[in-house]
Amino acid sequence: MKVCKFGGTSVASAEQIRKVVDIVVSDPSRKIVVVSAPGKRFSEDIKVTDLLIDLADTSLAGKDPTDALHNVVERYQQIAEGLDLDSGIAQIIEQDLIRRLKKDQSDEILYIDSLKAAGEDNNAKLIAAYFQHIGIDAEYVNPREGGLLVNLRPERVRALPEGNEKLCTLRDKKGIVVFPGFFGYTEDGTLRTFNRGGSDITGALLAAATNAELYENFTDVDCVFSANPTVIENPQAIDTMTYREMRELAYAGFTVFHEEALVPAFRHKIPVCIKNTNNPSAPGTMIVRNRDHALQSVVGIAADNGFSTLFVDKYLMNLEIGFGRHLLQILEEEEIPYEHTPSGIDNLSVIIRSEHLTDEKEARIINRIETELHPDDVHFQHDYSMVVLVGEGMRHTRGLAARAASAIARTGANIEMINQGSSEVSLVFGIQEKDENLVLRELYQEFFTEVPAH
Ligand SMILES: Nc1ncnc2c1ncn2[C@@H]1O[C@H](COP(=O)(O)OP(=O)(O)O)[C@@H](O)[C@H]1O
Ligand SMILES: N[C@@H](CC(=O)OP(=O)(O)O)C(=O)O
Repeated sequence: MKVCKFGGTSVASAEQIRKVVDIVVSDPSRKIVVVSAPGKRFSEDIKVTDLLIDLADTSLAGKDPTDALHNVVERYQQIAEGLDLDSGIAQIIEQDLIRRLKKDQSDEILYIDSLKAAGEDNNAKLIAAYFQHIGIDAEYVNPREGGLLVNLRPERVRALPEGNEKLCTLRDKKGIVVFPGFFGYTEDGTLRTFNRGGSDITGALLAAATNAELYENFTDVDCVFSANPTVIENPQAIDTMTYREMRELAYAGFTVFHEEALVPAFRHKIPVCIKNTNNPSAPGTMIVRNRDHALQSVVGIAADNGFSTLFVDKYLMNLEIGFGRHLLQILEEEEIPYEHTPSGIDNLSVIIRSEHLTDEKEARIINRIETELHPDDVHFQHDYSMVVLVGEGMRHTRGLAARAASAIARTGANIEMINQGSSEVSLVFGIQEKDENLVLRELYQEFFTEVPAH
């Protein structure tokens, strides 16, 4: 039995949904189908999830939501018409959205979550209705009835294993199960969404709970490429990679698969295949436990921006017991997660995703460090990118860091930070954001462009 997840671009229009149905019925083992909200139909298009966030914000601001509501309903109406479904379905969706708009606004995050989730929820209902319309036995399953349990706020949303027993029974359903991605329910019935792109997580959770033979993740590219195809022209395809490699690359900008979706697949040893809805016969990329890394030391290079550095310098820092713990505790009390902590004997940098910082938080942190830790220097710096080389074989390859550093030097960019994770599956370079694409292209050239034999 396979679990298949279809991303936003795969369910963005009636034409795309017809492809989804063809793919599902072409393999009887494709039993559980997880769907996203309608995504972009063309590059300037707006995802339904973004339209829903706009709708929630409009309502929270006390403004008239009529236009924002119309924008969402219109998308579903077009899809329903294109699939020859009863036009009443768009009215049902409109009623559902109006019901959500009237909900309690006292917790803004939960209010927005409820509206955001309407994208996947209504799309799953619509797609199940289309399966039935063309005579295929299929059923919409709501995550609450299905057993997708999540933890309570204010903790970061994550699935709870207590739901797994119920989720496992999805295997026994007679027809095809159409399950909305992106959200689950707490024990007391409160809806919470995962982070953006979180339908990948739903698919992985269902594949793990039902012990599927394969988790197929359908998107709009033939495979995972060794570098972002929007920056590098015709990058090499990756046919097989490990969970660890995908996790590192997903973290650093390979948006094709959500980093949090690897955990359930990895823990339950479910192989993952990334495939293209627009070209389903292409083999795709397999993500598995082990691969023969002798064949290739670097499997991919990712780059992501939006990082800041907290730099702290103090003479004899290395002799001061508890300095690092105290510094990180200040960040913890400001509810800031951190990414890397490269250090020297007298200084420590903490790399943070800038989205977690505000001017007020930065001022408070600097003030506390100055008064509690008495540094010689403390400041924030912004606009950094992390470029990450990833590969299981890297730890067995000598001179790789030197090759990467020389390639970066050739671009004229300055390396602000180097961090080799203790697992040695990745090598991270901190550079200025403005140099990101230049550095990515040079590194790609260095590690993936064949040097002609002499
Ligand atoms: N290394 C990579 N390999 C493949 N796709 C990548 C890579 N890095 C970034 N992407 C982007 O990920 C996109 C697919 O992910 P996403 O937009 O989340 O799709 P979906 O709507 O199917 O969930 C691709 O269109 C591509 O632009
Ligand atoms: N629709 C949600 C969740 C998701 O997974 O979407 P997609 O499959 O389009 O990445 C989002 O836009 O974040």
